[in-house]
Amino acid sequence: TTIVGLVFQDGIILGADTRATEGPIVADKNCEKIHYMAPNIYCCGAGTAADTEAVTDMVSSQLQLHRYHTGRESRVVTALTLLKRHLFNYQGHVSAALVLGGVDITGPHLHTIYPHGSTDTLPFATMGSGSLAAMSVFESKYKESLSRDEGIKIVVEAICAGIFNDLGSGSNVDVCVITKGHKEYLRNHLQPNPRTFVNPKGFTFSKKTVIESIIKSKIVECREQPQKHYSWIA
Ligand SMILES: C#CCCCC(=O)N[C@@H](Cc1ccccc1)C(=O)N[C@@H](CC(C)C)B(O)O
Repeated sequence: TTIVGLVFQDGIILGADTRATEGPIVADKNCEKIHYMAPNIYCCGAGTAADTEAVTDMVSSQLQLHRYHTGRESRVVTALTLLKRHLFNYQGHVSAALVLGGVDITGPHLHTIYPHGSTDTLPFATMGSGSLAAMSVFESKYKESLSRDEGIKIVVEAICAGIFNDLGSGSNVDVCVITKGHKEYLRNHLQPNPRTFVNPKGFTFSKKTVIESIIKSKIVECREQPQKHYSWIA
């Protein structure tokens, strides 16, 4: 996985690749790693798919109940605290490495949460097996007060760095832009690995190549009786 987040002039932008693996096998070529937490909060997940899905779903539900109770929009720090307490309680056995981002009444917020429950507050962040490739892009291109388009461009470049350099990452780029009172979830914003056209009629090789390969092959009849060699055949 390659997941990223950055703070730009109007809020937060999150990004993720869409590959799920099981060892050397690609289990899912287009899975979703940017999870809804609240109308103004989203969370990218890396690690065990089941754990990232379950922990974000659980906290999303807790936030909704809390919104009913308070009658107010959820704060990013509330999601952060609920997530880190749960992960710390399980001492790292819940393998969820998260990039949490959102905009609330106190402004834009971006955090990382590690499986053991430690958290960081950052202007830009990357997680997952492709995080080093992605961080190389951020360290060389990030600056304060990026515009929406500049921010999206850097997020896409960072995710693509993971897609093309990390075997644990691949396929497409999902993006989520969160500003005050508005969010855009751009599913498959970029598809840099299209499946090449497969001919429904099957492959067509030129007759020349097929005939040549037949002519070149030499089939020799086995004159001796097979029994002579395989005495154990009854
Ligand atoms: C679909 C499906 C099966 C997914 C299995 C599954 O969790 N794969 C993991 C890698 C892993 C982890 C622990 C045990 C085995 C395999 C995976 O692809 N994680 C990616 C993120 C999740 C959300 C898709 B990424 O971090 O690479």
